[in-house]
Amino acid sequence: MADRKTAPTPATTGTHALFTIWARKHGIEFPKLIPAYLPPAGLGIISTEEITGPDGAHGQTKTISPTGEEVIAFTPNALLLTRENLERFSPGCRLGPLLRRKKDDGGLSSHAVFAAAIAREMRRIAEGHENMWREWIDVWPRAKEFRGCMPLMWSVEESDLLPPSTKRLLDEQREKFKRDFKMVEQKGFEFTKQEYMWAWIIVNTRTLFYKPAHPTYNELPREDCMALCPFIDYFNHSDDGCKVQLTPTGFTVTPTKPNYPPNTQLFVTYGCHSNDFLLVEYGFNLPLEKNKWDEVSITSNLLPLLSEEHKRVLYREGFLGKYAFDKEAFCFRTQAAVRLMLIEHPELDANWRKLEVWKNFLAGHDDGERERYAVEERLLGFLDGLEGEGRRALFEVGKLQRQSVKGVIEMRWTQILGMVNDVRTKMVGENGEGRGRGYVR
Ligand SMILES: C[S@@+](CC[C@H](N)C(=O)[O-])C[C@H]1O[C@@H](n2cnc3c(N)ncnc32)[C@H](O)[C@@H]1O
Repeated sequence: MADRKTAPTPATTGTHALFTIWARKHGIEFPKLIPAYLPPAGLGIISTEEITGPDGAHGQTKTISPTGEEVIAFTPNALLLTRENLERFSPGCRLGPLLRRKKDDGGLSSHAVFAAAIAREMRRIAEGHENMWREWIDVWPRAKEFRGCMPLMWSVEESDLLPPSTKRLLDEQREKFKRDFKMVEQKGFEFTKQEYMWAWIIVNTRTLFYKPAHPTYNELPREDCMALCPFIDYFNHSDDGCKVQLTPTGFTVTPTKPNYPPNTQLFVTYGCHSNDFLLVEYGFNLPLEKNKWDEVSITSNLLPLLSEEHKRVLYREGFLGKYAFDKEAFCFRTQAAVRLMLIEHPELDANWRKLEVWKNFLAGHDDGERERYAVEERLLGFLDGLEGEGRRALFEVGKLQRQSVKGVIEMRWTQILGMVNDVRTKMVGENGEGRGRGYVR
């Protein structure tokens, strides 16, 4: 789902109208907001009247947080889907004990269990059972809405055309899904892969980080601290969206900027995410100028080029892994790794002086100018390789059947090729003049 500018249409009928009535009845507060259709993002949140935000004068109707900020949305704890509320959400599911067991003792991740509870409730609802959260479940996207945009649902032929930085994240996600599905099957749940994948994507795209001041959360790994949150899960993402906070009574949303006129979409920030991450985890990416965190990871390209000796030295100095570039430059960690690669055996006594120079560069005592040309040579070679791969992928994408998938792959490759071009121009100049000689590709 790309972020095109589209006029919002208030979602005030059908399931969304029923949901907003249900939400207010159960204590969810959103005095100046309504859900709206915002294609291609699906649903989102718009203002119905002016929101003055952090710097404005506080009007009569505002809920004010203890820190004096305007709270524009509030969802109480009792309505969250959390580890604590699991058995209420899916009565008789017996999933709670699986959560309480350690993972190496047959326990499951929060993600796996929430997805199982949701898949189970979908079946029970279809069989005629009631569910306290039914109105909320009814406004979630259905599987067909995920098929075009969530790479997890794509064929291998389609996903193989994604850029390597996107593909690496997708491969990790596929492994995680496979593991969770297998575990849930082993526990005796008989969901089809499609049923479970839909529920798993619902959890993936709609959870908030949730770590209440409760002893059971102290020892939980970060990735297990999660909650699904009615109403606040309607908000779409931007890199400068409103702030979501967990208070002792529930989640709140407060604007970070002043003055939103009526009929304006309000966003929250899901995290400092690159477009590769947004694409794999949430099924959309932002235009480059709207994502200040976009970058292209090259870790999987660079690691295989490092010898064990290089890796040991980089590890000792805290520079092993997390290599990337953005439209401005390669990150400093990449510089550190590529500079070290110029020393074939950095641990040899005979190379101690070269290693000192490298360490001085890391510490900022040496400008690294002597090695600049050799380093750029490698980085430019790397950019050329990625560019070639991108051109081949864009040619192959033309042969795919599904327009939605084509559009997503083309958009990400075009962004990456644009960044390759920008960073190369910054290094060598428009015509290679920055290198003292023409840079010929
Ligand atoms: C928490 S939900 C937000 C509500 C969702 N749009 C809906 O229709 O229910 C997250 C999903 O919204 C969509 N989304 C969020 N932010 C977006 C954005 N800036 N542009 C396009 N789609 C976005 C993605 O599909 C993402 O997986």
